[in-house]
Amino acid sequence: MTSSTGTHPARYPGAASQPGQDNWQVGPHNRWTFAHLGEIVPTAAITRRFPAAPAVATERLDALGLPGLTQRLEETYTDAFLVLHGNDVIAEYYRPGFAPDDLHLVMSISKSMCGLVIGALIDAGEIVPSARVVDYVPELAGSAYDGPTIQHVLDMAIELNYSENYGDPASEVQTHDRSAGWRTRREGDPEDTYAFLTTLTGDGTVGNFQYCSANTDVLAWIIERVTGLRYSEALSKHLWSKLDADRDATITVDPAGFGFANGGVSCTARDLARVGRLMLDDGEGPGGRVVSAEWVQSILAGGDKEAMKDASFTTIHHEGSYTRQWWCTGNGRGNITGIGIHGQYLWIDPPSDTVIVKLSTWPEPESGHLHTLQNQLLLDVSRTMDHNTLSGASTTEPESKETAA
Ligand SMILES: NCCCCCC(=O)NCCCCCC(=O)O
Repeated sequence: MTSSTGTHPARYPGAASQPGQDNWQVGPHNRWTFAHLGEIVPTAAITRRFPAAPAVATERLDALGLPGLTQRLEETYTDAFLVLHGNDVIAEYYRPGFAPDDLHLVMSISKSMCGLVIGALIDAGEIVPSARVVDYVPELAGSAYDGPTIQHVLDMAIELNYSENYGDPASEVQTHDRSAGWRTRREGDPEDTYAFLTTLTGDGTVGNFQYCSANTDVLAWIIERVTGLRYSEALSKHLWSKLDADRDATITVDPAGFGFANGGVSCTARDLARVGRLMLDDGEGPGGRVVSAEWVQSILAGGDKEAMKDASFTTIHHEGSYTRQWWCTGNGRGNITGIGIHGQYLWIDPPSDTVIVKLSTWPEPESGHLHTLQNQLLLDVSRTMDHNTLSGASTTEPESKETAA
């Protein structure tokens, strides 16, 4: 798909060139930029309430009957916590200064959303999982993506020269961030995410799990190529518009306007829970089907455990795996989850028909201690839901061989 602005979708229909910092104020760009200014100049909200959020916590946790829960939420830096049982929100917590309708960055839970859009396009026959990445994006010829298939990318089963060390300025994940506008650019950095992705190298090995944020942006590039839409628009068309969401979500964009698919989505806790609900409803949202039941079932069934033997996830979930941009615990409850650094979780508990959202601001991106506490909390809440009759849903007694430590 090409447009008059080159090989990438234009920011608005009919654009002869992309609006940028030096031409956004004049026509014809201003027809679009004056209504999308946040994509060009950082904007701040002028909130309709003042103060914008309550100075005390918004807390409704009694239904869970878990002693010490508030303290456990506080010690794991929780901003928002929500339990959706069936279609009923039966418990919620928002820290002081964070309102229930505030958007929160979900980091790599964004990846699980991208996986659903790919699933929708595979179901529609527009993407073939066994096809090669370069069949869709020839610009990636000669890179680490020259050879692997869509399924390899979905399952993070490609060995790449990409360090996901968030704290290392020399790591590829930081160069990736700089190319995407998340950090100050350095001389020689690729001009945008597309250009960055073409620089990645590997030795051609596929089959072993390597967590790599770049994979998701490659998927988003494929989505753009197949749909002709910007990634933000495709995410709206194939997912967000079908959730009956309370609020629009946002996604950060790079200088080319490309949405940061691997980590850039912000949304409310309640709307994130709607993504989880969709998974428990076999891919059907209130506004229409997103993915087939088979797509959801293949995630619930888990991925290749052998492929991720040495990952940090398996220190907590010994039978863990990763497939289609979701983490699969392999535990007795069949929990699957989206995970974002700094403590974001979208946790699905099929036995009790429950979704648990936890949005946090851990001081550091990763913490073995906080991951352990948080997974234990999610499991404890899940088990509590086996006996919860508040929303009238009946639950089954699962095997209880799951462990969080
Ligand atoms: N640099 C842009 C955003 C990158 C977001 C990365 C992220 O959220 N990663 C999640 C890693 C989860 C690891 C879980 C585990 O090992 O147990």
